[in-house]
Amino acid sequence: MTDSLRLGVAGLGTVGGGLVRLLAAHADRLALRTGRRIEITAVSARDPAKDRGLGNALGGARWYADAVEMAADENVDLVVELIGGETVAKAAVEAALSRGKPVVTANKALLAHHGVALAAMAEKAGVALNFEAAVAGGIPVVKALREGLAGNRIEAVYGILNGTSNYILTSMAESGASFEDALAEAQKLGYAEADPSFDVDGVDAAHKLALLASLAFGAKIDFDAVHIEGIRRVSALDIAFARELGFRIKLVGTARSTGEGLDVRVHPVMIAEGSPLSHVDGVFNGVVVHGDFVDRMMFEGRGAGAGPTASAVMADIVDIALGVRLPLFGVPVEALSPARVMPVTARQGACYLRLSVVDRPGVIADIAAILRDEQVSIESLLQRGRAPGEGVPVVIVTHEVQEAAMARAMARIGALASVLEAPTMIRIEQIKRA
Ligand SMILES: NC(=O)C1=CN([C@@H]2O[C@H](COP(=O)(O)OP(=O)(O)OC[C@H]3O[C@@H](n4cnc5c(N)ncnc54)[C@H](O)[C@@H]3O)[C@@H](O)[C@H]2O)C=CC1
Ligand SMILES: N[C@@H](CC=O)C(=O)O
Ligand code: NA
Repeated sequence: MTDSLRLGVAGLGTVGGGLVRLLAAHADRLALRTGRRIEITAVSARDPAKDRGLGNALGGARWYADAVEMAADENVDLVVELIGGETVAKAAVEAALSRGKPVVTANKALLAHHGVALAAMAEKAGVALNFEAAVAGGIPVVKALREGLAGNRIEAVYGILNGTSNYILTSMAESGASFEDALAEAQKLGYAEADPSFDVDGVDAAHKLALLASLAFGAKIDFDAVHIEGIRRVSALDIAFARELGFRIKLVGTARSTGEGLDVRVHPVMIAEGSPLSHVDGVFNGVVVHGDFVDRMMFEGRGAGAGPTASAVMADIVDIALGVRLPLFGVPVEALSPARVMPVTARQGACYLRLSVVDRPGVIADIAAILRDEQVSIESLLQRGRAPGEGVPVVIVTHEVQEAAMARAMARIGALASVLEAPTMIRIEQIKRA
């Protein structure tokens, strides 16, 4: 063994705690692999007195209330940022990079908004800024895109990228849990973001998707141009209808290269039962990549939680211990191209539409007339129950339709007096077997 690699760990919550435990369990194995003793010499978190159940694992690590000060400690060679958010975390990462120290972070929010600027800082300093844990938790998908698939032109990357929302959708479908109970359970298990609206509103998946798109296409992604919808409007009724129609509902992020720009969007989708992502359940994530030479491949694994995330953080630390340094997005910052993110209105595809309508003659004819006017062709229509004068659900599955036409039809249908709630629309996507 030649030397040690001294870590400063900022943030000792779910992921930070997982990292401390992993290092305690595998320090010898990691030393053999890297030829260096990886040790934690400094930590920063809010409450020094809190019992985190880490026993003596932190040994004599120096405690800092301020993560920026910790980054400046001369006994810290590498800063591991596991705080989250874009304020203190950003300052700590910048403090490390500006002192020529490499950084490992799990913070997708930070990188989706400031990744290009931070990558430029890391390049200037000649150090690594690694983020495997930020995308799809334990799945080594950043490494796959940056290294394993480097010989390909990537055509598309898509998948289930948020463990919390997948856990909620699976619990609602499998055990009939309510949205609220399933979310509370995901929080208890350490899967959710500090602000869980990031999970359920699709923002966290979009952060990860933007990073995947930058890696896959060597492009700068304007995060604000990404279409984002979450799972709040997916009801137990939609899940039941989906099952009846042979579909599963998943929150999917898609990034596809087209002749007109990049199609980058996050929203719930209905996918056929038995198709590759349909059985990626619970906290698991699934990522499908299409490369021009490798063809399709799919990665699956736990997308959140202490152990899987710590596993990804440690993989990044090992790379740094071994002297591996690659540009954040696979190519140097100056080679990143500006990308046109296409509006979701450019989509063309089938849709599921659920309406709550007054049960009286002529209502379906009014709806069908609007769909006809807007050139939306119906593949099938289901009406359930009989409740004259009251609301009953009607489900329409369309053939391929222009998204803009669908939006116009929904606005007109929603305005009918006989339609009692805003229509629910879920896009139907075909996901081919890898
Ligand atoms: N929980 C998970 O499964 C995953 C989380 N991540 C990311 O990892 C990061 C950390 O997430 P969690 O561990 O879940 O969060 P957490 O909320 O469990 O832990 C955050 C830690 O940061 C500390 N902290 C807060 N403000 C601080 C400050 N000003 N200075 C120093 N420490 C401060 C807190 O005391 C806490 O120890 C986030 O960026 C998150 O998005 C990424 C992948 C999976
Ligand atoms: N909140 C995130 C954590 C991992 O990135 C998720 O649920 O996927
Ligand atoms: Na990962």
